[in-house]
Amino acid sequence: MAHAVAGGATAICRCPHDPGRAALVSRPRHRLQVLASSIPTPAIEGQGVELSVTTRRGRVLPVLKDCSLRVPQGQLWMLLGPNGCGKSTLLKVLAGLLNRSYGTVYINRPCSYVFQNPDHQVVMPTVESDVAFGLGKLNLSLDEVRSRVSQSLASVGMLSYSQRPIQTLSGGQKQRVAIAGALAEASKMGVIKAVRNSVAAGGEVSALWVTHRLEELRYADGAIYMEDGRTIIQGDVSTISRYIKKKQARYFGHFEL
Ligand SMILES: Nc1ncnc2c1ncn2[C@@H]1O[C@H](COP(=O)(O)OP(=O)(O)OP(=O)(O)O)[C@@H](O)[C@H]1O
Repeated sequence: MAHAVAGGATAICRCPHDPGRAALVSRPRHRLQVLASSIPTPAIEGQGVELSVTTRRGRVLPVLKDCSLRVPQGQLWMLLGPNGCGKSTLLKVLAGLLNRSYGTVYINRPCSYVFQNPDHQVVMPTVESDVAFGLGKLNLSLDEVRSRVSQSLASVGMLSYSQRPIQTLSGGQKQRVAIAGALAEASKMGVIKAVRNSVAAGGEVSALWVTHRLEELRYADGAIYMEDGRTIIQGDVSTISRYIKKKQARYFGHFEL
């Protein structure tokens, strides 16, 4: 289940429209330590992040080679790039689920992650108990727990499934339950608004959303494009959109006879 606490949270969630994707959502709680320019204040920041893994055969494989990004507070940013370029790995590093080899990461804590495989995410027997699971550490009243669970389930269209055993759900439904869990933990309405509207209400919620879908860019304040373990370009949506379309055009043009 996701790891987040009340009062301020960071959550990583899979994009509900694209089951293979994940997103990082953060809600500020502590004053952020800012690396460079402090305007606008970053909610999520990575500088020169590298990560290598050692394969079973003992080969050291660089997965993240040089990743830098900055998501301003109160904004939704998208992380895009080809399959296997390192998007999920970068998110896991930002969430503290993987240790980077080099570089610096600043991010609001605490943090929550929705796994790519929903079977790794849901841990309790019923939908309702699973979504409530992560709230146990928050010292909430029973009414508050119930309210958060219903709101987050409603937000992902799963309220009518509250009492259903998890194992009877489809993969997509499990994913929605996993996202509801992260939403319930992260805040009452703020993150729900962030997920629904892609923009945080009152500048409190920030999100980094991993996707392959260019059409989702319209919900974003900005985007970062990655390739082969590196962040290549970060900027406003139209710039990144143009950049990706140009790349695609070049790629397809390559095959034109
Ligand atoms: N523990 C590991 N051992 C070996 N290779 C790994 C490991 N973790 C990640 N990789 C490799 O690193 C690359 C990046 O993986 P990652 O899942 O971050 O990519 P991605 O951009 O999210 O891909 P996709 O869009 O296809 O989901 C892939 O080639 C993956 O196989």
